This record gives sequence, structure tokens and C-alpha cells, in this order.
Amino acid sequence: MRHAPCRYGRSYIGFTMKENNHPAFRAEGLTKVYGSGDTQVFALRGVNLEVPRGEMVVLLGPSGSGKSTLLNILGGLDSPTEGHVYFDHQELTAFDDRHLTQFRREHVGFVFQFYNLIPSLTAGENVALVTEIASNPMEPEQALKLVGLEQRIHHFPAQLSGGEQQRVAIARAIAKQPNVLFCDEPTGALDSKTGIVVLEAIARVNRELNTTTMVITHNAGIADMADRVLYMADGQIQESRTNETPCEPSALSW
Ligand SMILES: Nc1ncnc2c1ncn2[C@@H]1O[C@H](COP(=O)(O)OP(=O)(O)OP(=O)(O)O)[C@@H](O)[C@H]1O
Repeated sequence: MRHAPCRYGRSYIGFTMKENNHPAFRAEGLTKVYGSGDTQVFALRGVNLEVPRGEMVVLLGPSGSGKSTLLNILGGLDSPTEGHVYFDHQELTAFDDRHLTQFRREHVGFVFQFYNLIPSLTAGENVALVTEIASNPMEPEQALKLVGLEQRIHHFPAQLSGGEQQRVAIARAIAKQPNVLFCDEPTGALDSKTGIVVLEAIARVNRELNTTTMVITHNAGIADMADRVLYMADGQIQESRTNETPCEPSALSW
């Protein structure tokens, strides 16, 4: 079980925790329509959502229910057809492309199912690619330490297991100290034992950096580690369930 003092008021490697608890994100009436005419697809149908700072959210739902579309819009990778997104009181949906790029660069880390590491660069160099362009990065060594891979800093992706490569991808995503971490099927390509090690890295970042975290998964077993579970169906959030006693990833089973 996690305790509130772990969440707030800690500092880590010179990073000062954010004490207040106003929403990191607020989404109002998000609709996303792809295509037109006969081929029109409603990916989102009027989604309203608030995500408090530091919350760990797990997003469940059948294939095609709109999970990735929602995360991509919150993360500034895509824009809605209708509706508004606010991040820290700023309206993302009013940003032009340049400001959206800046928002992503400064505030958002993404982790996807496939790790997308550059094969010719070591783990440390893959992480450094991000820290070189960030305004307040941690050292690549520190990011790799947070995911338990400081010993592998000079290894190339081909010398690492799938789970280790995913943890390098997490280190790369969090090295710029983002306010938010979005993970789309981060354990989708991993066996359960390796998946748990990856989830432990995500939970540790959420706890120690107070990073607002949203994890998409098809695996309902993962939901037990979340502060809140959102169930999506047919482009809508059908249910939002708060988990009073989120468990450590090591206690998950699937
Ligand atoms: N670029 C696109 N063009 C057309 N339709 C799209 C596009 N992206 C997504 N869609 C459609 O929008 C709907 C929602 O897709 P989305 O990827 O958000 O679902 P999901 O819940 O993340 O699915 P999965 O679990 O399979 O990844 C689906 O019907 C999908 O086919």
C-alpha cells in the first residue's frame, strides 16, 4: 500500500516536488472523428476528464474504444475535432503546432509498446539524445538508475533483453523530468515477469518524481497498481473507479 507522504513533499535529485493538487489535465467534451462520409469513425464521443497531479491512472477498454486517441490528444500528439484540453491552466487545444511541440518537449514523456531505441547508440546515448534538448534534465546515469539499469549504460539495445530495452525507453522518457508520463501498452510485448519489472520502474517514477502517469493496457490485472482505473468503451469513459489501496507491481498477477 502506498502512503500519501511518498506522493508529496519528497525531493529527488534536486527536483522539488509540486505540493498542490490541482488537475494536471482537464478535458471537456473531447470528440475525435476520423475520416468523412461513409468512412467516418467516432474515436471519441464527448470525453470529460480531470487528472490530478501525480495520479497514476490505468486506462482499460476493448480494442478501438479510443484509449490511444485520448492519450495522444492529452499529450499533444493529436488534436480533437471538438472539445478542449487544459494542462496546468493553459489550453492545449488553443496552441499552434510550435507551442504544442514545445509543450511535448518540456512536459510529456511517452512510452510505447515497441521501444524505438536507436540500435547504434548505447543505453546512455539513447537517453542523452533527450537530455541534450531538455531544459531541466537529469543526467542519463540518474535516469537509468531510476529504472535499475545504471550498470547497463554502455550496452547497446541488442545486448539488452526486451524488458531492459523498455526500461531504457522509460529512462529516456523521464530523463527530462516531465510532468506527465503516457505509456501505451508498455508491457504489451513482454512476459508477465518482465512486465512487472517494467511496471515497477513506472511506479517508482510516479512515486519519486510525482509524475502524473497514464498507462494504457489490455491487461486488467495491471489495474490494481493504479490510483484510478478508467474503463473506455465506444469512445467514452464508461466508468471511473478509484482504488483506495493501490498495490505494488510485484503483487500483481496476470
Ligand atoms: N488515424 C486514424 N484514421 C482513422 N481511424 C482511426 C485512426 N486512428 C484511430 N482510428 C479509429 O479510431 C478508433 C479508436 O482507436 P484507438 O486507437 O484510439 O483505440 P484503442 O482503444 O487505443 O485501441 P487498441 O486497444 O486496439 O489500441 C478505432 O475505431 C480506430 O480504428
